[in-house]
Amino acid sequence: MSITVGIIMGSQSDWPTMKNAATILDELGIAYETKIVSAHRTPDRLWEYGKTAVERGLKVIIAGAGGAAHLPGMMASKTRVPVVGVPVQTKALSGVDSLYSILQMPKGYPVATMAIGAAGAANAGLMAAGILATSDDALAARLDKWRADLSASIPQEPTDD
Ligand SMILES: Nc1c(C(=O)O)ncn1[C@@H]1O[C@H](COP(=O)(O)O)[C@@H](O)[C@H]1O
Repeated sequence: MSITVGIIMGSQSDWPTMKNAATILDELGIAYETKIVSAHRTPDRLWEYGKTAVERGLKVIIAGAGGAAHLPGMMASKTRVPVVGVPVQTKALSGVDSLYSILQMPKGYPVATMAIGAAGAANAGLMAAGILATSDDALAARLDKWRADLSASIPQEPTDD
């Protein structure tokens, strides 16, 4: 199974958040790679990753970062592979800094920006799956089942427990 999704993050400290994207991809049988790539700390690594993304067969890049979260936008500048951005929650500003840093891209270089934190990372995995499912019927069927299973797990009425 070829790797079609790259999960990249600015720091090892982002992994507890970003592994929520990986879990979704595991559940849906999508092959992915995980890398620490920082626009600030490892700019050459970012450049190389973006430059080779198309030729390596990546179809979606999920990029998570916190604070001055320039990684997703810089990756979107370097490759036409769609970038799904995950704002990692921060202590000082609760992740609003990350959100705004990722969201407000200039025209021409979009980043599909998710919600802050773990749910946003999980949704990034689902967004990647949805993109890939447009040209993969078997994955589309798995994604439909995943969504139906989630829907079925929601109780009709609240309980006190
Ligand atoms: N926002 C970025 C970038 C970047 O955007 O290139 N590189 C690292 N970081 C962020 O710095 C935070 C603190 O990192 P450390 O925990 O390593 O100090 C992380 O959330 C990371 O994503």
